[in-house]
Amino acid sequence: MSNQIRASSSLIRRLKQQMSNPAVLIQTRSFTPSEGQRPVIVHKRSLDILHDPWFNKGTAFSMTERDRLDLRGLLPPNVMSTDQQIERFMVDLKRLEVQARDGPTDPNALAKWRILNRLHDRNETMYYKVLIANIEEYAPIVYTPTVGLVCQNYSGLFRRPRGMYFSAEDRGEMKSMVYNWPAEQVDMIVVTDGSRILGLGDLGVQGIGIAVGKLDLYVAAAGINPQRVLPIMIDVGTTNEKLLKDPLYLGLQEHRLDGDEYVSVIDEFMEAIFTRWPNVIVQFEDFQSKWAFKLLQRYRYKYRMFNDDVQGTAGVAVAGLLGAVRAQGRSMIDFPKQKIVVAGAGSAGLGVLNAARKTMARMLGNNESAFDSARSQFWVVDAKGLITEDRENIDPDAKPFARKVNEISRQGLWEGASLVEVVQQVKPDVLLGLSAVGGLFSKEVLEAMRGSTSTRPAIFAMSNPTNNAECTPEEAFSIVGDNIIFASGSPFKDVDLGNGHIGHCNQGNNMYLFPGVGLGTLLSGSRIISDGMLQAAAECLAEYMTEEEVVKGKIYPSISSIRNITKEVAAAVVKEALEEDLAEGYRGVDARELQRFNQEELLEFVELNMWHPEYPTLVYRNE
Ligand SMILES: NC(=O)c1ccc[n+]([C@@H]2O[C@H](COP(=O)([O-])OP(=O)(O)OC[C@H]3O[C@@H](n4cnc5c(N)ncnc54)[C@H](O)[C@@H]3O)[C@@H](O)[C@H]2O)c1
Ligand SMILES: O=C(O)C[C@H](O)C(=O)O
Ligand SMILES: [Mg+2]
Repeated sequence: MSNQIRASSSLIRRLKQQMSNPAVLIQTRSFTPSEGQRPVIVHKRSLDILHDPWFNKGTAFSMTERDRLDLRGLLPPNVMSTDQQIERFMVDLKRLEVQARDGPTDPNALAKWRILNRLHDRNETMYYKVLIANIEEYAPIVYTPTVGLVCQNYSGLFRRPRGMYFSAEDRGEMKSMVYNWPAEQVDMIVVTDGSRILGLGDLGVQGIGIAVGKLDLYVAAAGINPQRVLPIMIDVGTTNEKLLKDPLYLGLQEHRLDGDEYVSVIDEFMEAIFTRWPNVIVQFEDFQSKWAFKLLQRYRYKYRMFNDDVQGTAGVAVAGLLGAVRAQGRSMIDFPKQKIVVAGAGSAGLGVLNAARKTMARMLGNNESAFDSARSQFWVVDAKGLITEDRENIDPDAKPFARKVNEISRQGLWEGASLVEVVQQVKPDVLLGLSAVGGLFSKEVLEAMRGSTSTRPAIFAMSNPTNNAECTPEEAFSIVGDNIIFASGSPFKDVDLGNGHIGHCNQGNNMYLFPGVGLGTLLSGSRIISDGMLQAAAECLAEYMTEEEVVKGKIYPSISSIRNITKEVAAAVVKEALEEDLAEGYRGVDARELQRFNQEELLEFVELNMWHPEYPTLVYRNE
């Protein structure tokens, strides 16, 4: 045995003795901390730490470490122990064995999402190249409907954080922590408080997935530079009892803030964001209806913001409703004659009702009496049935659509009449659902739609995700008839009607508007997003479809042309901002120059400002 080996074996013996003697062990610990306990000097901060597999502790970074290392806001707020982290990982790993299904969609959807997400983490250019080239196939994975499933399973799927988390615990700190985000410039923020994610209810911090999915479309459809987008979650607690009890939940396990306390958090957040990035555009997404309208009114003339569920959905629905009129072989100007039954009076339903009524009123002369008479074209049914002026504690936002009691009694209806009763009596041209109730358009309701006085009844089952659609296209075509116009919020396949005929399934989703609204606002340099700009976006979408297409029942474009339609919508928004004298220009192009562009030049200007996923040449300089 060599001396060296003999020396090391005696060293091991001594160490073993020390380990078995607690007194020695304590002494050893207090004087020479073992490698694992000694602080490690790092020369990195912020995202660089989270992206370094050696230093990263993920959700286990303590609050003080988060503050010391500029990590505050870059992780979900709940600090996890190592055991909890491992448990969360194992739960997720085991879940892979169970097929994740979201109704009649792809059983491998979640597995595809994981693969795409990993690509997103390691190579953004390649990720967006793949997404843009295969948008028809992968939009349903990174966006609706799979994004709903992702949000539901987010605590398990969480790997690398994406975006920022502001929580009720960060009150008083937001103006400083916003600087933890590494990008100097941010053009587009999508923010949610997780209170109403698609039709899935309150998912708390897990709602960040929807902000990530919407921004994927901003990059893929609108060509916003991915380095300048920021998904944000404002975690003010949750009402979801399951999440409140789940030890692996990543958000604040507290009851959701409400009232003035809630508003003060959102106020502080908005101030912080616009202090650092005065030119950013903020899209509010999936805030429960209770706050959606109030926050929109509070901020829309102060900040560059809009609410996608209220305003984006409204524009998409109006474009579809106009398409349905054209599909009947009539001119759009006949829209004010349509009888429309809307099921759902939340942020989306009321947004659509307000915009559709305004559109009708404009066509009827744009005066008070036109606005008043447009009201009588709508019947609104919510969870309590038909809304009339007899409704107790009526939601003030729904009040303008409450039917007069004498008027509806002449129609054989009453306060609280059921959806099927309303459809039977009204015989509407259009039945539009934004109720979040899957299957609400039951066999009876669809059979009642057969009595529609329209030559081509339209059914819009707009609730998301797939399982929440009010009906499927198969049900609608088979029960109401081959001639109908059908649209759904989540993607469904076209229906084979036999004899070589296809029942076209349109996707009536705000994805056709919000990317263009954001891009158009950015490029116009408008300080606010006016009703006129949103209306221009909706009209552009309505006019995008050719006569030939609408007659075939195609009232929305195919998602494969989303980049082109977004460009057109953005140009329409810029044009309207110029007309309303809101435009201030973008980068080197001021409003006067924008004003001089003809339509072709305007489209070229938009195109030139869209980001394309190409690798740049990189050069290293040691400065
Ligand atoms: N396709 C799109 O682009 C799009 C856009 C926005 C929202 N949505 C979907 O719309 C749905 C609703 O969103 P929201 O923010 O308005 O939600 P919400 O919860 O605020 O509103 C739902 C409304 O439906 C009503 N309702 C519930 N049960 C009903 C029933 N049995 N009959 C009739 N009405 C009933 C409720 O009373 C309420 O008025 C969600 O599923 C969301 O995903 C789709
Ligand atoms: O997210 C979508 O697919 C549409 C809409 O914003 C919704 O809330 O359902
Ligand atoms: Mg939404």
